[in-house]
Amino acid sequence: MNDLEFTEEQRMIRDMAHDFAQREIAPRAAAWEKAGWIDDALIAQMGELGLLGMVVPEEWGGSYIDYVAYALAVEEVSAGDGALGALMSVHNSVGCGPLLNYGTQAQKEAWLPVLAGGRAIGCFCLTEPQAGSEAHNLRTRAELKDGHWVLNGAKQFVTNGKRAKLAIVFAVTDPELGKKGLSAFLVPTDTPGFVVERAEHKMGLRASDTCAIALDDCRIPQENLLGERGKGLAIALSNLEGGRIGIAAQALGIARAAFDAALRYARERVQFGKPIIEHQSIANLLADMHTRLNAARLLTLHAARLKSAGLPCLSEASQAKLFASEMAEQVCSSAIQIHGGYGYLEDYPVERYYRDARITQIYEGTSEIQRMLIARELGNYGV
Ligand SMILES: CC(C)(COP(=O)(O)OP(=O)(O)OC[C@H]1O[C@@H](n2cnc3c(N)ncnc32)[C@H](O)[C@@H]1OP(=O)(O)O)[C@@H](O)C(=O)NCCC(=O)NCCSC(=O)CCS(=O)O
Repeated sequence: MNDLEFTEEQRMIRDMAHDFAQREIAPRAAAWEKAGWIDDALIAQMGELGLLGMVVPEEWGGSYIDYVAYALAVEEVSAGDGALGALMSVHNSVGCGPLLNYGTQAQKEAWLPVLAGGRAIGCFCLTEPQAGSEAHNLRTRAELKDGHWVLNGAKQFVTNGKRAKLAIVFAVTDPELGKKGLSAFLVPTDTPGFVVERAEHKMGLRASDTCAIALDDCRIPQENLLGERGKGLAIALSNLEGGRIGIAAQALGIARAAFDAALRYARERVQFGKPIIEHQSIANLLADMHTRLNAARLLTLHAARLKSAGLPCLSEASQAKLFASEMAEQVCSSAIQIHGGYGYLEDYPVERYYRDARITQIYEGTSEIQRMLIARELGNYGV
């Protein structure tokens, strides 16, 4: 992408994240996948570099510049390892975001500096076994008893569930009010009754922990209500907007790693007496991959620019996630094709990229939900 369109600060962040990802992350990604865990020391290093406080302003210990710098950094980290990209995106957007946007002064003081510095990781507990796309259909209950909220229920597909020290939990406080009866809570994960039941075995992003969590008489102080009682759904959905920009950037990063590997391979691999990049069918495949990647980046950066300006970007964030995630599967598949039989082996990273990319069409809102949101906004679109 042409450097002219970025500020000096944005370029600095991108280049720092690129160097860090290529030096410290990419060489270890395959080992982390096998271990099912990313080194704690690496997470601490990311915190020191400011990569875990990218939506949090400096006054709260963060490194916020704008959402463009954030998207560029998520792309770079994800090009090093998609699993780490998931940890980073979820922690920043939906771990720190709700607290920053809805927290009281005391809540922010207690948590934002540690989260932004990477000394605590955040997770987002919205989804339940029966409530995925239908986000408001929650069964987890929060009842006020003796000055405490007592939470009971089950949460599903929680990224960072095992690693997190703080969970943003959504629960029903006022069942008679339907969608307006949901509220958000800050739950330190060492609270008795916050139980990580299991880390799921997944197709990809295996170094990122995705957990099922039980809330079993989990008792938190009354002041841990986040935002207004009854505003839980709005808190969840408004933060998913920024979350989707992060997932678009993650998809971009994984796809770019696949493209770079395919391009290198196509230059080196000789068939019929010449490097395969000189065969038109392979060159055309690479041209399409490159074009789709750049189109996805433009959509992602456009949504990021709107978000940075404080403008509504629900449709644009959905367009970025929809296009980037579907592009990522196509690009990773083409990267395998270019590698031929070798692309199907674990010895080459492209099979991991393909597996890692798939989830970006599902989590933080499936492609079907993104299309629904984009179509909904067309009702307000002047023609
Ligand atoms: C399918 C849905 C889009 C349906 O949404 P609803 O119709 O039920 O909700 P709305 O009436 O549109 O909105 C309710 C409420 O929220 C406010 N809102 C909504 N979006 C925004 C926004 N972008 N900014 C600000 N406010 C917003 C809206 O104004 C309403 O507020 P009031 O009632 O008027 O005060 C929805 O259910 C949906 O998006 N579903 C997908 C859910 C999803 O993405 N789930 C994934 C969760 S995370 C995950 O996958 C785990 C991985 S991880 O660990 O991150």
